[in-house]
Order: sequence, then C-alpha cells, then structure tokens
Amino acid sequence: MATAFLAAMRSKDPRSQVGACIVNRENKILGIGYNGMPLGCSDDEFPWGKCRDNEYNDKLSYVCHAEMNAILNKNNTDLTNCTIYVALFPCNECAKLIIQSGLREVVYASDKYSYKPKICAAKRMFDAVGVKYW
Ligand SMILES: O=c1ccn([C@H]2C[C@H](O)[C@@H](COP(=O)(O)O)O2)c(=O)[nH]1
Ligand SMILES: [Zn+2]
Repeated sequence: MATAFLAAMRSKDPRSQVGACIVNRENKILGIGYNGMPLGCSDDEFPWGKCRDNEYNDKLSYVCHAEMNAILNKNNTDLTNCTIYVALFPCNECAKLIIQSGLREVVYASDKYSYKPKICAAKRMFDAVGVKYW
C-alpha cells in the first residue's frame, strides 16, 4: 500500500491522487500506476476539473485510472491470483479490468465514494466472481 501511495504522489489530479500496485503471491511487485492523462495528452492542456454539464471539459472523459495503468504497466503477462493495492476503491470500469485480468484480491485504503452506484456496481461484480476486497 505504501508503494501505491508513493505512486499516487505523481498524479497531477488536484483533487484525488490515486495510486495502485499489483503484487503476486510472493509479494513481488508486478505493476504500478497512478491516475493520469493518456500518453501524449499534456497535463497542461487537458482539463483536471469536473464539468458535469459538458463531458468534453470533464477530466473523467480523459483520465486513465490508476488501476488501468497498473494493469497496462505490468511486467508479467499473467496476473492470475494476484492482489492489487489501491488508494481508492476501484470504480466499475476498473473492476471489469481487474476481473478480466484474473486478479483475485483488492486491498483498498479509502472507500470515500461508497455511496456511488459505480462503486456499488464494482462490489456487485466482485461479489459475483469471488474477488475479495478489504
Ligand atoms: O477507480 C478509480 C476511480 C477514480 N480514479 C481517479 C480518476 C480521477 O482522477 C480521480 C477521482 O476524481 P474525483 O474528483 O475525486 O471524483 O480518481 C482512479 O484512478 N481509479
Ligand atoms: Zn476506475
């Protein structure tokens, strides 16, 4: 988790810096990520604010989530039965990536958006397939 928090410090998101770290069963680190703009999309040119009435100007249209980056940055092709440490409980889109990658466990530090339908949907999927989270 400390590594996930260290990665989060690299995020340019002024509101929520999120980090993720994937480890195997021997606790070897396989992938690290943080929430950031896609490669080549300048942190200075793309929006870091929320704009719910115009998604074109909303950061959520652009930001790659920490979990996605950790999975894409992995240095091992097989993440089956691995664990992901995350600063923030994964959203539904990250939950899908986590499940499809074969990860079996999510350890999170904050569940500050637990009231949001996307987080409830993530838990619903984890519960359905037996991904543990704590
Ligand atoms: O599963 C997730 C969910 C969100 N994030 C990132 C995306 C954004 O940069 C922030 C959330 O911003 P708020 O202003 O707090 O809504 O967190 C992520 O990396 N992984
Ligand atoms: Zn997400």
